[in-house]
Amino acid sequence: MERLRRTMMFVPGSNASMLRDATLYGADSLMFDLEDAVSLKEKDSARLLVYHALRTFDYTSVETVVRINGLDTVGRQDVEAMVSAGVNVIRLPKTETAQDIVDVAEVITEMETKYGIKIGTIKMMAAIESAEGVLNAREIAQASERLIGIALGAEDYVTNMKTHRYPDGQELFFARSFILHAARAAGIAAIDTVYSDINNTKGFLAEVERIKQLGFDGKSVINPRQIPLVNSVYEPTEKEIQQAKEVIWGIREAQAKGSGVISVNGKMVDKPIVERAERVIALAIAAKLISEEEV
Ligand SMILES: CC(=O)SCCNC(=O)CCNC(=O)[C@H](O)C(C)(C)COP(=O)(O)OP(=O)(O)OC[C@H]1O[C@@H](n2cnc3c(N)ncnc32)[C@H](O)[C@@H]1OP(=O)(O)O
Ligand SMILES: O=C([O-])CC(=O)C(=O)O
Ligand SMILES: [Mg+2]
Repeated sequence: MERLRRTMMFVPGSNASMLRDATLYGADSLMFDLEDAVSLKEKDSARLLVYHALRTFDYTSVETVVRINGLDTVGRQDVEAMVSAGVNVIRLPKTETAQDIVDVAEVITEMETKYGIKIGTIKMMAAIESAEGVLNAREIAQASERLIGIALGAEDYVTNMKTHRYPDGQELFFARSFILHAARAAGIAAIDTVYSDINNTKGFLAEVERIKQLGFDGKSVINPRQIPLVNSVYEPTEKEIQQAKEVIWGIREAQAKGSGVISVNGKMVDKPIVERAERVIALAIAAKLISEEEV
């Protein structure tokens, strides 16, 4: 089954206790940050800390991601340390072009070879955080076999666009839509950006509803309190689960008889509807509303 990424939580790479406890909160992925949450003075110590955390703590229940610095600064050292520590995914921030991804993918290949890791094991994500990046999102999303997803980085993006974030999110509509299309065309995940006002539950929930409606797989979060809120929005209703089960059971029966299309409760069911039903079931299992054996 496809990995769910409802919540990808940023954890500052310079904070040892946060690194230690980060698995407790139930995020689908943890994104240890070596970039903007870490001051220039702490770049080396944070890299060392995240390296040791990955080698020491048990992160097997989550996907581990590290947000590296660009190759124009200390990115190469970041890639070497994280590949050798066995991270799952390297996230490149501020991706402007497909070439940025190709360049980092090459360094990953070099390091996988150096550390005896099978080439292609370490995956990548691209964060898109500027007008140039958005306009190149289609090529970026197709730049490497390693890519598992692209994400919007809206704080940098709105700065580049000479605006700021508004409650209704209109300023992000084009970037979100374009990034989503680029991701879907490439068959990879689309992850929405962080919401910095951690005490504004109402505003946060409205934003999660909006990005779920558009089609995002999930959202980057910055605080554990945001995790159950995202999950509550992505949790299917009882009615949706029942319908999804009927679709899956119905199509199984039809396939056994050699047919690809059936009708369930008077509605036609074919491949795209089955695909949506499978996602509802995956979300219901993740939310512990049903068990795998039930379907
Ligand atoms: C624009 C960008 O680049 S965004 C990405 C970079 N930014 C980040 O990574 C910031 C991540 N978030 C944080 O550092 C913090 O949530 C802050 C600074 C925003 C707020 O911190 P706090 O005021 O301590 O939050 P809060 O009181 O809700 O914390 C509750 C608990 O969760 C822990 N916690 C908070 N945020 C995180 C996190 N992101 N990862 C892991 N643990 C966390 C705290 O350590 C605290 O643990 P404790 O109860 O054992 O002491
Ligand atoms: O990627 C994110 O959501 C956080 C970030 O760096 C930004 O918004 O600029
Ligand atoms: Mg940013």
